Amino acid sequence: MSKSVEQHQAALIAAAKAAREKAHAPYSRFAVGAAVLDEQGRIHAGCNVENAAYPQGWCAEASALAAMVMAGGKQVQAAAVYAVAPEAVTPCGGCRQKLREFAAGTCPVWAADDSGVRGTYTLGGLLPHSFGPSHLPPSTP
Ligand SMILES: O=c1ccn([C@H]2C[C@H](O)[C@@H](CO)O2)c(=O)[nH]1
Ligand SMILES: [Zn+2]
Repeated sequence: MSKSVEQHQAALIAAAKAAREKAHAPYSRFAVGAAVLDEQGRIHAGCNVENAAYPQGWCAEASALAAMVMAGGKQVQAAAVYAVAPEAVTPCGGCRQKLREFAAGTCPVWAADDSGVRGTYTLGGLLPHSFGPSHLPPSTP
């Protein structure tokens, strides 16, 4: 029997927490770590990477997804975001869409901080009625 997705929660959050330590966030000083669980049960993590040209920075979730793609991961089974803020930090709108490329609407998204799990969501709850590949016309070879 393989582990249920929920059984990966602690490891996913630990990976997101460790990734947050790598954040390059000298402008906002808001360090974020993210981790995704792929279809093989592997965890890929990333941090936010800011830039002096502010709009060129990117989010922790984007880093984690890039790591997954580079490792050959195809599907996100669960995601975790780790940040320290007055309220639970969920992925920004752009990252919800980025996650949606690789995850089902039922995919759990956990927000965590130093006190533990602060929020449990699904991607479909965070991004309802989303745009996806099925909206595109069939591609011609
Ligand atoms: O879910 C989130 C929210 C924000 N950020 C980053 C973007 C920017 O570097 C900083 C402040 O918005 O936090 C993330 O990485 N993930
Ligand atoms: Zn984002």
